[in-house]
Formats: sequence, structure tokens, C-alpha cells
Amino acid sequence: MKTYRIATIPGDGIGKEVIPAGERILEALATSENTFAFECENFDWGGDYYRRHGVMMPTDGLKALLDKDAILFGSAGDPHIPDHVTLWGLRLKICQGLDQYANVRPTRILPGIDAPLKRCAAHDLNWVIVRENTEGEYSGVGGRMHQGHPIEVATDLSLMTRAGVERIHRYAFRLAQSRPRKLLTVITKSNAQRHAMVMWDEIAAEIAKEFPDVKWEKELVDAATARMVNRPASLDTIVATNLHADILSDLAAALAGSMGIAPTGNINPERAYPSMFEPIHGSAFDIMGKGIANPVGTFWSVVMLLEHLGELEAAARVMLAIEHVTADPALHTADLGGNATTAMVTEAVCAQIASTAKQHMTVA
Ligand SMILES: NC(=O)c1ccc[n+]([C@@H]2O[C@H](COP(=O)([O-])OP(=O)(O)OC[C@H]3O[C@@H](n4cnc5c(N)ncnc54)[C@H](O)[C@@H]3O)[C@@H](O)[C@H]2O)c1
Ligand SMILES: O=C(O)[C@H](O)[C@@H](O)C(=O)O
Ligand SMILES: [K+]
Ligand SMILES: [Mn+2]
Repeated sequence: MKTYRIATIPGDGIGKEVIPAGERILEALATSENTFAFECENFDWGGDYYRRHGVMMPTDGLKALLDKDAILFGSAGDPHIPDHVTLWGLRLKICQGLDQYANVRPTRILPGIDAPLKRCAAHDLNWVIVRENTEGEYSGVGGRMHQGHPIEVATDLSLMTRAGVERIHRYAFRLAQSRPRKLLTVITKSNAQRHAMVMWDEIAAEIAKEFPDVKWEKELVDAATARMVNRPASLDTIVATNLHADILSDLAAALAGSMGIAPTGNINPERAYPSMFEPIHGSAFDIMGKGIANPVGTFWSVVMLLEHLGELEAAARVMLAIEHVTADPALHTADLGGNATTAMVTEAVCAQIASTAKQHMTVA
């Protein structure tokens, strides 16, 4: 029997609530499948670790992740520690350190979800946003000087490499090609940013030649926000820089019903390093500790993790279990207008996984 080695890193805030819920899904699945098992190792990195050790994770902590088959991550962000310290000290250290350059963010309106756009039917919104995940606005290049003086100055440089842009465009074109509509929208801001974003556009046009069956177009990021709201069905696969895609994917999640539902994979496509799966949301300071966080974003991330491991049938079964549960308004958490708790949703999805396993065995 195959045993997958999974690192779990709950991190901070509601990460500590949704990641144990995600582990419950893995356990329920392994129990019902009997063809594979998971060996989870938990890492207590994050704000509490920072208070004890002065760093979010050990300096050489990446080494402990190298032999894992995948990583399940919660959130970096603590109300008492500056956001740039928590994000850079944990999530970005892992994504950049393990060269997880393709951040893949699917969005759909799941059954039973009352999404906010009145003219948008569920089938009109089915997107995958590909976010460049290692450079651009998140290069960390810049600095501050004359701090506290009237002449204080600060810079954040957005740095793009040809290699980095080529690989993310190639990944996005390949993903678009694998989807039925074979349609890619390249998000840009090359009207205002006249160096790196112009190179971004030029490289998209070059890579497009490798994919003659993919229809592609450019869209300025500001116009893209309006198009997501007004003409959602005109979009399919979208590729954008680190910051543009970060912002567009929160909008996408909200348009599909909630920040609590959206999943992501931080992928190293060459598999030289393990990939990391997480809900796109953060620590949610306003609801942490209350047991009401929506765990669906984490569960959908577990589906992406299973797909990455090649367990496609198990992935599809977990997704069906999630959709069975979202279809029931009595199992909606507060972000969806309901009263359900994280635990109720988790137990319902686990029960559904167990019951489909029985059907599965009866049919076989
Ligand atoms: N990947 C990450 O680690 C990550 C992602 C985003 C934000 N952050 C960090 O998290 C902290 C808080 O950031 P923020 O407030 O901008 O974003 P957030 O995603 O934590 O919260 C935004 C809003 O969405 C709601 N929400 C988010 N997830 C939810 C869920 N699962 N169920 C129900 N409601 C949910 C929150 O209650 C809040 O009202 C900051 O420190 C930020 O840097 C980390
Ligand atoms: O990149 C960011 O801003 C954070 O990682 C977070 O907002 C995310 O989307 O993962
Ligand atoms: K997260
Ligand atoms: Mn974000």
C-alpha cells in the first residue's frame, strides 16, 4: 500500500482550525479507500513559534519539507506581528524557497451557493487564475532609508526575469490547452508600466506560437475587474503577475460566493520540490477561535493535492462529497449566510466520503 508523506503547516488564525479539518478529510479518505495511506507530519510554525524563537520557521526548516510528497498549509498572519514579517517569514519563504512558481487558483460556483452576481448563472463562472508566484511585485527588492526623518524614502521594485515570465506563460498556455475552451487571457498593465510589463506581453506572444490551438488575448488589469463582474462567461484561464493575480483571485472568490471556499496550489511543475496546497484566504482575525471558519477552501485544496499526487479518482470523490455538502444550506457557515460550524461541515464531508466508499464497494 502506498503511503504519502504530507507536511501539515496550520500556521496562524483560522489556519489552526481548517488544517486539522483538512487532515480529517485525508483520514476519512484513507480509511474508505484502503489503497493508500497518509503519514502527516505537523509543523508548529507561525506566530506562536515566532514569539518563542524570533522567526516564523527554523532557518533551515525547508530541509524538513524536501522529502514530503505534498504540503498542506493554513495561513501566515498574526494580529500581534506585522503582516510583512509573517508573510515573508513563512508562506513566501516556502513558496520561493521551494520554487513553487505556478500558483493555480480555480474558481467555480459550487452547488447550493448563492453567489452575488444576479445575472451570472453557475455555469457562467468557471475560471482558473494562474498567478506568478516567485517574483514580480513580490521580489522583495527595495529598501528604506532616512527612516523617521522628513527625507525618508522607500522603494519596492517589481522585478521580472525572462526565465520567470517564460515559464509562467508556458504553464498557463498548457493549462488553457488542457481545458475544453482553450482560451487564455493574459492580464497586463503595459500601458502604465512600460518596461517589465511590456516584456511580459512580448513573451506571452512568443510562447503563444508554441500553442497554436489556444486562443489568447491581452486584457488590462483594471478592465479585467469589470469584465469579471459584467461578462464572467467570457473568461476561462487567466494568467497574471504575482500581485495582480493575488487581487483578482480574491475578487473571483467573492464572485463565486465566499473567500472561505477558494483553493490554491503552489506548484513546482518540474517536481524538483514538493508543492503546497492551501485555501487562498488568510488568518481571518475577525472570526478566529470561534469554530465557524468555512473549511471548504481547505477541502478543495485537498482535492488539488490529491490530483497532484495522481489520485484522480479519490480527488473526484472528495470533490463530489464537498459539493453534496455545499448543496445543503443547513451546512453553510456564516460567510455563506448559515449557522453551521467548521466541525459540522467537516463531519458531513467525512460522512459523505464514507458513504460513497460503501456505494463504490457495493457496485464493484
Ligand atoms: N496565504 C496566506 O497565508 C495569507 C493569505 C491572505 C492573508 N494572509 C494574512 O492573513 C491576515 C488577515 O488578512 P485579511 O484580513 O486581509 O484576509 P483574510 O482572508 O484573512 O480575511 C478576509 C475576510 O474574509 C473572511 N474569511 C476568510 N476566510 C474565511 C473562511 N474560511 N471562512 C469564513 N470567512 C473567511 C474573514 O473573516 C475576513 O472577513 C493578514 O496577516 C494577511 O497577511 C495570509
Ligand atoms: O501573496 C499574498 O498577498 C498572500 O500570499 C495572500 O494574500 C495569498 O493570496 O496567498
Ligand atoms: K492561505
Ligand atoms: Mn491573497
